[in-house]
Amino acid sequence: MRAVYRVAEVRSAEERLMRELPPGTLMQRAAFGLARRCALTLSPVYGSRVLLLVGSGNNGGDTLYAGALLARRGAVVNAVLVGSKVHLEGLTAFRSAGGLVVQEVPEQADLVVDGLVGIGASGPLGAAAASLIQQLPEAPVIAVDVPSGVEVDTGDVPGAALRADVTVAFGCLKPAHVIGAAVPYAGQVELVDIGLEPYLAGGPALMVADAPDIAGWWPKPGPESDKYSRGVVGLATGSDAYPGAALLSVSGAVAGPAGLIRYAGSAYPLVAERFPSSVVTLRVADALRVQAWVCGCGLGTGMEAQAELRSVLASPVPVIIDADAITMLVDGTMSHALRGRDAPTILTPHDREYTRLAGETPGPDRVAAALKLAAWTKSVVVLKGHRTVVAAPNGEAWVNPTGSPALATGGTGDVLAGLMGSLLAAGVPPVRAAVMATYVHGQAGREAARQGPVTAVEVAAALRPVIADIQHA
Ligand SMILES: NC(=O)C1=CN([C@@H]2O[C@H](COP(=O)(O)OP(=O)(O)OC[C@H]3O[C@@H](n4cnc5c(N)ncnc54)[C@H](O)[C@@H]3O)[C@@H](O)[C@H]2O)[C@@H](O)CC1
Repeated sequence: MRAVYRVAEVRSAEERLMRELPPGTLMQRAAFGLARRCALTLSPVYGSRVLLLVGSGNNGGDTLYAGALLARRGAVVNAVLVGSKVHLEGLTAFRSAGGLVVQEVPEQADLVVDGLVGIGASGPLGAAAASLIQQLPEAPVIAVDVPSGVEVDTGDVPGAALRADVTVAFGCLKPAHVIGAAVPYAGQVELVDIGLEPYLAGGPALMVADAPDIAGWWPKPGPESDKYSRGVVGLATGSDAYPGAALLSVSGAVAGPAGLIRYAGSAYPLVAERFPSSVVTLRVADALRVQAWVCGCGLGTGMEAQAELRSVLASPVPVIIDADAITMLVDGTMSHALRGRDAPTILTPHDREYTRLAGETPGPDRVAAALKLAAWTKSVVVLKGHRTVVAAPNGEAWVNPTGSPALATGGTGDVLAGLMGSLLAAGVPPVRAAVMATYVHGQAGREAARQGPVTAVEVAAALRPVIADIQHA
């Protein structure tokens, strides 16, 4: 897993570290890592043409020192300086290595290095920088620390920004590398160790899970396991109007680790036919014991649906509130029932559902938005999107790295809710269940998209091979 830190934390860690090092050491480490990555793209360095975009701060300084290293290895390195000042020592080193400062953007380059702004950026890119990035030659772009033009702490892109193929991140990941509209601007993010990690004392803003985490956390049945000890998941989903939602949620649940599925709802004949291993009833009240409930996918919002949601909220087990059940929570009595629960609850809103529930849009800071709703509802919030955020009332937040635009299609959320419910029923703690389900679901979306256009049925079908791949990697 990877930890992601906000600018304030990075800055104070850098200050602490710099106090223990000779002046300039940290920038030299950063520049060396950057130059090495540039060399990899250029290979060979000798005779290649490199264009540096140099802003007025330390980000520009890193870039000039890296340019000097490349120039010493025989690259033709030109620098365009933007802003009222420049990192003077960096510029001296660059010039004495044979680097050239140019006024006009060259027509050709083998590599563009974006050192306009790093973590010191504030607001949208200034006019000179914004105009410069429109004039660049066709070439791979390596961004220094963060792509220029993004809000580092939120991943928002408030104006013009430069799209990088690779971002060389110094010391640690920052939110713009993993969340928001900034993610495609960052391209492939590669970390350069500058010795910062032991000094990051204030705790991460976010965590990102990886495949070995998911494999390690996945519940595995042992010789003593039986269907009940593996967990029983209940699904109160689907309706006469949306029977497909019942099938999709159950198809997500059957890919998970639970030992038994109980379905409660009007689609029960269909579910029994398609999933003969499930146990079906018409109502939540008639279902026997479960270890977790999934409620809401295609459930509707009428009187019957409300009664089912009330039954689920009253149960003493972990609950996932999805889709129509989120809409029903807007009713004050329901949200009261939610806040009165002792057992864990997971809410899975997309942006419109978030807005209905919170009374405001998530806005550009999706992590802050998810954390706010989590604190207010005392629930784990899964704020769905291109990079889904999982946030807990205690301030813990995760971002899912496997999202795919392929998942932006009807019914994929039902599959996700079913899988998450199965993990919860198997005893996985709520935040982890949400992180695991979104990771696997995102990967399944990507796999399904390899075969062409994707529906939720293909995503559900891809879950099992994806889980097997992760476990056996
Ligand atoms: N602090 C440290 O110890 C280290 C910092 N490093 C580098 O330093 C960077 C941070 O440096 P700085 O704090 O000097 O800040 P930056 O270089 O990121 O940006 C600050 C400069 O950019 C200008 N600027 C701010 N917002 C702008 C906008 N929207 N459009 C155009 N120009 C804008 C400001 O006038 C200022 O001169 C990091 O991202 C990293 O690249 C690395 O050298 C590693 C060590």
